[in-house]
Amino acid sequence: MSRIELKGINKYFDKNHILKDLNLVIEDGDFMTLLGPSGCGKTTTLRVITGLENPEQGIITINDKEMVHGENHFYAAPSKRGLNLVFQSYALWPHMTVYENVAFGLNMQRVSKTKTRERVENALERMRILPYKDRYPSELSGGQQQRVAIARAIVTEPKILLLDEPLSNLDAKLRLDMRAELKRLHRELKTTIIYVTHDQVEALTMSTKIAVFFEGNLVQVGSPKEIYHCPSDIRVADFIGNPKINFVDADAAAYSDSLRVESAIGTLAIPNRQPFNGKAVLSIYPEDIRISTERTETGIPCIVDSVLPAGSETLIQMSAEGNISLLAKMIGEIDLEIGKPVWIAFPLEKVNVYDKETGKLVARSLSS
Ligand SMILES: Nc1ncnc2c1ncn2[C@@H]1O[C@H](COP(=O)(O)OP(=O)(O)OP(=O)(O)O)[C@@H](O)[C@H]1O
Repeated sequence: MSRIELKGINKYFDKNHILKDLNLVIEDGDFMTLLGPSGCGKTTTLRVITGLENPEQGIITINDKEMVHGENHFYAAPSKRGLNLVFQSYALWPHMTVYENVAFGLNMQRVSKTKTRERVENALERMRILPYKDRYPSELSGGQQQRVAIARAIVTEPKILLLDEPLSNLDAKLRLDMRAELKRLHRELKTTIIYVTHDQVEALTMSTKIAVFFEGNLVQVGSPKEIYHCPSDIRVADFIGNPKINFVDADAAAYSDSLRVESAIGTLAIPNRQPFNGKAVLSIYPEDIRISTERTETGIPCIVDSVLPAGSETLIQMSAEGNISLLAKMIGEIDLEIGKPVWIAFPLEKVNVYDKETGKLVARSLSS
């Protein structure tokens, strides 16, 4: 079993409050991604778990064993926590070859020479760096060094693996391969993984759970599906969309069993709601907007501002009445004339409604 629990963690650097009352459970076998913009506290969370930083307040348990008790100034040494960490800066041993770097952990565990060779070569093969096994780290590119660091971490088949932006130095194609490889490793080895990234696509593709951070606050924890379709906070919705999600200002009023939302793109009745009246913001993903060049009865009139072809898809920037800017994403190459009218529609169940003041989700059509 490999379960990690953080309770009421607070971490300061001088007077700066970096982690704010953090509560998070990483269950056995989770692929938990810590996601958020630069400086939000992801790496600090990882460092606090490993023991490279000590929080002033809070408790951390690993497999129900207390490793940190901030108020009691108790901090178990990093080596006693049974964790395996790969940093963005890979910290390979410069005087050892790739093979020796990766074999080091197995040698420490006194694994036989034959078994070691088999396992090291398998890890290098998985990371597509077997041909470089006799090179020294200084003879490798940044991306190759990063893959050696991952191979070194996985070769011992650790129960818990912590990865801090491990794919940041790879080109787009290799990053895609490595994502698939890490996902496969997670499935095969059943390792509990904590993964830090600011790349929402990476988080959505690999994780079983995502924890989204803003300014040292954990804002939402959920499955990739939940985080994508039902962001609990407008900042999460803004961060997760790629291309950017559409926001439209609205006025909301609660009726008997629905929320009536009036905006420049029409009046909507959203069935699942909390009691809410006031200024609101609607969110709609670009891929949920449908465009018609023919006037339709219920379609919302827009003018095409720009058409951005991107190979397999096309982004279309439009404006609706009231100077509302909207972005739509369509599959394939779409030919639309700039300045011409179009009529848009979107499924009601894809719309989320946020309280404009607090940024919190107040209504969604899609039932959970
Ligand atoms: N050793 C330190 N001393 C002082 N401030 C620090 C230290 N380490 C981190 N910080 C500050 O703590 C905040 C959180 O940093 P952290 O590295 O955890 O962010 P992050 O979310 O991992 O960002 P990134 O994606 O850029 O790596 C930042 O404002 C950073 O400047």
